[in-house]
Amino acid sequence: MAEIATEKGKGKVQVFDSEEDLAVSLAKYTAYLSNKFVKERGAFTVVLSGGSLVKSLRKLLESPYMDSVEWSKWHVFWVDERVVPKDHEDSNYKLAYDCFLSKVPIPPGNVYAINDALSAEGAADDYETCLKHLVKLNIIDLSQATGFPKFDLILIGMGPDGHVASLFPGHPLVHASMRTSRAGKADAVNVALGNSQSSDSLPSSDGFTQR
Ligand SMILES: O=C1O[C@H](COP(=O)(O)O)[C@@H](O)[C@H](O)[C@H]1O
Repeated sequence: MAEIATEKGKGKVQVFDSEEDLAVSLAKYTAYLSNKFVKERGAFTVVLSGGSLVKSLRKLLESPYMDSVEWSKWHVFWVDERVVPKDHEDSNYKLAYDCFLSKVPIPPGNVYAINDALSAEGAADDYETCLKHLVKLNIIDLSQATGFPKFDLILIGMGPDGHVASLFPGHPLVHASMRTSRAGKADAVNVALGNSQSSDSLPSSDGFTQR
């Protein structure tokens, strides 16, 4: 495993020799954060993407994590979702459910799937309302610095062409700073997922960059 120096304050980049090594380290780091945030605030908020990332969570289903992680305190969100029903093969929810969520005892009410009964715009508004409600309930933390929701762990997979969360390099959406509301008026962007920050140093060299 190689560690790459980044600009001061920008976190750490670690490059693993194999996906297996990454999965082992990801489980260790996720379990560490789960324990830390459950102790600190009684909840652990995790945001998932789709793609290959979800399969890399498989080591959490094994000993010692399966029995030691406080699954009942987990709250699960999505970075992005495709505009398909939840049981569709392309659904990021279905992928996470089949590979991971159906195998751990996270209360179903703590799994915040994006609403597939609404239009994309409606589902985005609905998700924003849900996140704001969870901030009020102190389930999702709020960054004092930015005023945005602050998740404990955001796991974002990157495609071979550098795309993340269905945002492709060079696409105009990458530069979007405004959104169009359902009424058709441009609003200042209201970033649903905000940023996750932690100034804590990690327990070992197995840390992943947190954003
Ligand atoms: O479009 C998407 O792709 C990314 C990356 O997928 P990967 O299979 O190359 O790891 C994924 O994280 C995102 O959720 C998905 O919608």
